[in-house]
Amino acid sequence: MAENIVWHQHKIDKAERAKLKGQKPMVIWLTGLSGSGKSTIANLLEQKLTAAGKHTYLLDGDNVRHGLCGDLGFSDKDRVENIRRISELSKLFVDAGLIVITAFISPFRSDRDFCRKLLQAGEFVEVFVDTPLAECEKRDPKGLYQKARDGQIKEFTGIDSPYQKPENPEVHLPFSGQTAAQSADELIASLTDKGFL
Ligand SMILES: Nc1ncnc2c1ncn2[C@@H]1O[C@H](COP(=O)(O)OS(=O)(=O)O)[C@@H](OP(=O)(O)O)[C@H]1O
Ligand SMILES: Nc1ncnc2c1ncn2[C@@H]1O[C@H](COP(=O)(O)OP(=O)(O)O)[C@@H](O)[C@H]1O
Repeated sequence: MAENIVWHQHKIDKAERAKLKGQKPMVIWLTGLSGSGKSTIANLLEQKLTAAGKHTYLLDGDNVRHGLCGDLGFSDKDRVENIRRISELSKLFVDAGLIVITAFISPFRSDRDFCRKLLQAGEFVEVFVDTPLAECEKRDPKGLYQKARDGQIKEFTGIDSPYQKPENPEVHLPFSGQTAAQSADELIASLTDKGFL
């Protein structure tokens, strides 16, 4: 823990930056198994929000693990640290006035709740991309499930590493054969209905 650190209150704050952008800053936190569609839906969501004049930033598991979290693996401990860093980063981006979209497996409830608690009420929107393991495994877009089944990847989520489903997400996207575009539309409609957008 750092000592002798004093918080600086800046003259320009989140409310002022949000006003300038004409939007409500928040984190739209997509969680779900690998292959559930988080990245695909997050990209579609970001395109739609950008077209509507919103200023967004998409944080994606694979990309962040190339840089900020490049030193982390997939043990429980490393996943906790991964989500802790993403949560702190998301909070800074929300402070900058952005609508942050995140696409991490984020398998542990307590880590997602950590991010929720870092933010103010209404700023954390949990979206459960609820695609069953069998469907994710059928899609297997990166061939990782096959590798996990073959024992080439250890601690793979859903196979030999746990995924704790959200109990009360702001938005639930169960898979019932719809396309990714339909899921993105459903998400936007739900965010609008619930007053987040
Ligand atoms: N062991 C294991 N378990 C799960 N996922 C694995 C693993 N090894 C590599 N990958 C790839 O890493 C992506 C998940 O990274 P995340 O940062 O989202 O994971 S976590 O939130 O820290 O659990 C995940 O990307 P997505 O498929 O986009 O979810 C995988 O491509
Ligand atoms: N309804 C759907 N929603 C999202 N992705 C879908 C859907 N149907 C098929 N897919 C495909 O499933 C794969 C999901 O991969 P991805 O978006 O990378 O998931 P994740 O980020 O959760 O690992 C993509 O290849 C996508 O085209």
